[in-house]
Amino acid sequence: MSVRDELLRQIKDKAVVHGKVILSSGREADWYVDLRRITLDGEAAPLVGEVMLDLTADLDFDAVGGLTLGADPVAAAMLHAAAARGRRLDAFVVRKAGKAHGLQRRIEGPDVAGRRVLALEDTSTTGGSVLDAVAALREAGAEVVAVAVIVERGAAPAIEEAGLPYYQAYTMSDLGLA
Ligand SMILES: O=P(O)(O)OC[C@H]1O[C@H](OP(=O)(O)OP(=O)(O)O)[C@H](O)[C@@H]1O
Ligand SMILES: O=C(O)c1cc(=O)[nH]c(=O)[nH]1
Repeated sequence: MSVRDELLRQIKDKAVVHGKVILSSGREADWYVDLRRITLDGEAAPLVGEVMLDLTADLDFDAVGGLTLGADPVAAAMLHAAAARGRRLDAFVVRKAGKAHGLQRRIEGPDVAGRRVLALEDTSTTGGSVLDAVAALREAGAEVVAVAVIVERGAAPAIEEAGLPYYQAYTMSDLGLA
């Protein structure tokens, strides 16, 4: 089985939850993909790094990350998978809000100013979270080359409207949920 197929099998097995749930946007849904159960799973997380690097192989970027928390372990998985391939890839974390103490940075990690970066999500429904990260990255002087997610669940129109290429490892139909 390919790495992509194996990760899909694990997402279906470990992350899809059926039942009424309130989403980040305030909308109600009757299923949820809890990708933290994948990106923080010792067996599945390394596959995430491989699949996301393969997905975005045609892009030119040298740092990855997005709005905490969902994007964080995706970025770390890509960093480690890239290192194993002999490629230097930095990661960053975009805070939901700036903090008032310490260095008061909203984007943590190596500086992104002047760099080509990839904005990540574990899953994107309205695109609100990832587009918040994109705005913060641009404010910090980064060039956002694209958005990439593990599972797309509705954000494509918003991300395309924002003029960004949108890379999706899996869609709802891959999960049998469309
Ligand atoms: O496309 P959107 O409508 O913005 O929804 C998707 C967001 O919702 C989830 O995060 P959540 O807001 O639950 O926060 P968390 O990552 O801190 O758990 C998910 O990890 C995405 O970041
Ligand atoms: O829209 C969301 O908040 C959301 C949907 C989903 O399936 N998984 C998730 O972590 N967040």
